[in-house]
Amino acid sequence: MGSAFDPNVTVTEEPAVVDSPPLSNLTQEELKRIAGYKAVEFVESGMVIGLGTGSTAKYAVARISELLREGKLKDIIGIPTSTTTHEQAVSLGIPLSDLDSHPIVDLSIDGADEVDPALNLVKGRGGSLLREKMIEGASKKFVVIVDESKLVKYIGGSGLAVPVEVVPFCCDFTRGKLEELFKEAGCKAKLRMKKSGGDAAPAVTDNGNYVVDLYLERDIGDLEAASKEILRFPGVVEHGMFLGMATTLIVAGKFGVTVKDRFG
Ligand SMILES: O=C(CO)[C@H](O)[C@H](O)COP(=O)(O)O
Repeated sequence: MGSAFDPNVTVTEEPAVVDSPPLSNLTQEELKRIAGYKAVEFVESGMVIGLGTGSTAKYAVARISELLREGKLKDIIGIPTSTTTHEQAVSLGIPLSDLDSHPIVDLSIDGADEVDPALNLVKGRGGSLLREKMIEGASKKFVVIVDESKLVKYIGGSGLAVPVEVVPFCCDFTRGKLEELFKEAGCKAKLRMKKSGGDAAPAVTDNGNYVVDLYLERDIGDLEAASKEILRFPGVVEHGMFLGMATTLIVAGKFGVTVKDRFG
């Protein structure tokens, strides 16, 4: 594949019907790139854009910079959702700002760890959930980009965790409260540790906090109620369930690319 969005990929608008040509010969990485590039078709000159974090969002950020260089997009202002994305955007020459200067974001593009049939998301496997939620929550439009492995029947259904950002102070107390809250769903709550480095130490977010990962054996049911319960603990900063926030979902899978609009 070339660097441009593949014109042979079938794109369907709502209802999101999947059809040929099959993309079964493509790797997961290529599917992520296809989803990322497709999302950038929603970007227009003059927009303030929330720049997501992760291995899928990085393709959208790269595509925006490519179009800026080619003069096909002009006067874009990016608002990065993490220090990692900030570094990528700076290296690619994308003009940047923040929510203090630009409190209204035209469009955000970001990946997700899980997407349920109602377009509720789990985010934060990369640890950037707080800034992502602030920026994507301030966005008029929020386009979520995933490969088909992220689609789940219910939140927590992939076996991956629902992350919760917590303050470091007595984090094991908060971890225990969260595990107790979801005990009927067979919850195991684990403090996220750094993936590499010498001594075991908690992973630290861009905001200096820790992450507790909630592993659920069963559906927790009412997500809005669960959200309120989690946020009631004083040690909790934010959780990674993004409920009712996504306006558009782009899925790249072996059957093609689908675009599903929540309000379509
Ligand atoms: O929420 C995120 C980071 O906090 C990411 O968007 C999410 O983890 C998906 O990442 P990837 O596209 O690498 O699978």
